[in-house]
Amino acid sequence: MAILKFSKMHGLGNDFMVVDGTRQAFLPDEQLIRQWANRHTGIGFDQLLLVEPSQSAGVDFRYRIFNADGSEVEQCGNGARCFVKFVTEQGLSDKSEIVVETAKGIIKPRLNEDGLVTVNMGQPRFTPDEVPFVLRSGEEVGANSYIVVNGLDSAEMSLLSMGNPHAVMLVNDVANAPVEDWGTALQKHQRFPERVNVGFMQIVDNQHIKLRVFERGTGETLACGTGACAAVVSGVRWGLLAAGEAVRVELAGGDLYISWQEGSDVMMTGPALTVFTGELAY
Ligand SMILES: N[C@@H](CCC[C@H](N)C(=O)O)C(=O)O
Repeated sequence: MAILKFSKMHGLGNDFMVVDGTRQAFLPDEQLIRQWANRHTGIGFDQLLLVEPSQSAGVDFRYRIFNADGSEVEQCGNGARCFVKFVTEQGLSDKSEIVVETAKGIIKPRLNEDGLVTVNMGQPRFTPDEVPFVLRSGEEVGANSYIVVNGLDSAEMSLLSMGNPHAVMLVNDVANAPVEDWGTALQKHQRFPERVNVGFMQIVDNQHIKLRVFERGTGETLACGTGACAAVVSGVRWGLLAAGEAVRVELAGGDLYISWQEGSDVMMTGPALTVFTGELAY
């Protein structure tokens, strides 16, 4: 039997089991992650985050992310904020800004003096190889793409990658958006072979949106960091949100502030908290 030390953390209610893989051996296992993610019979979390040493020069850590269904994914924004808090609290680093390698590039989370965390999330991508989306001949993935959802109505959505794939739709009233139905339908849609995170965005004004996200491999969460970045990038490209200004993204779990303009990196600021630390025998 092995013992695994972990921290339970959250960023606006998007919750994580965080494991230090630099000082203890841990081989991620899909079945175990599903079991531990269960909110009734396990620890309960949306994602498991694994901190590993990096082999790359100038990079402090490697950051791996697993959804509650056990699938390994490329990026997690709320997790990135918890990551910098975790390595600080665990004494793994005394830097206020750390350089972290993910499956899709480098991100730089910085712990601010007020306790919030700002993350340089890198540039959004819009090309089909970055947004796993099946095109019909003659179609292009740009700021807007038009698709038909099986068995439901058609929808116009922005398709982009923040390292992980996102589809963002505009709605008039996010409280009554078909998050579960459309989120579930798009996971199985033939146009998204690697599934997709689905965002429903209501514009309040050009520096304030309301957002709900149905996450791939997890379902609707209280907040999604990369989903918030994807929504603001989409809103700026549509000319509905202020370019280069901090946009307030109101999520069920609280607020994130995101800024972006064409050609720049996406910056995200928000909280990260530890709930408890524990040990698990498995
Ligand atoms: N909650 C996250 C995103 C986690 C990964 C996502 N479900 C995926 O499958 O890509 C965030 O805060 O960004």
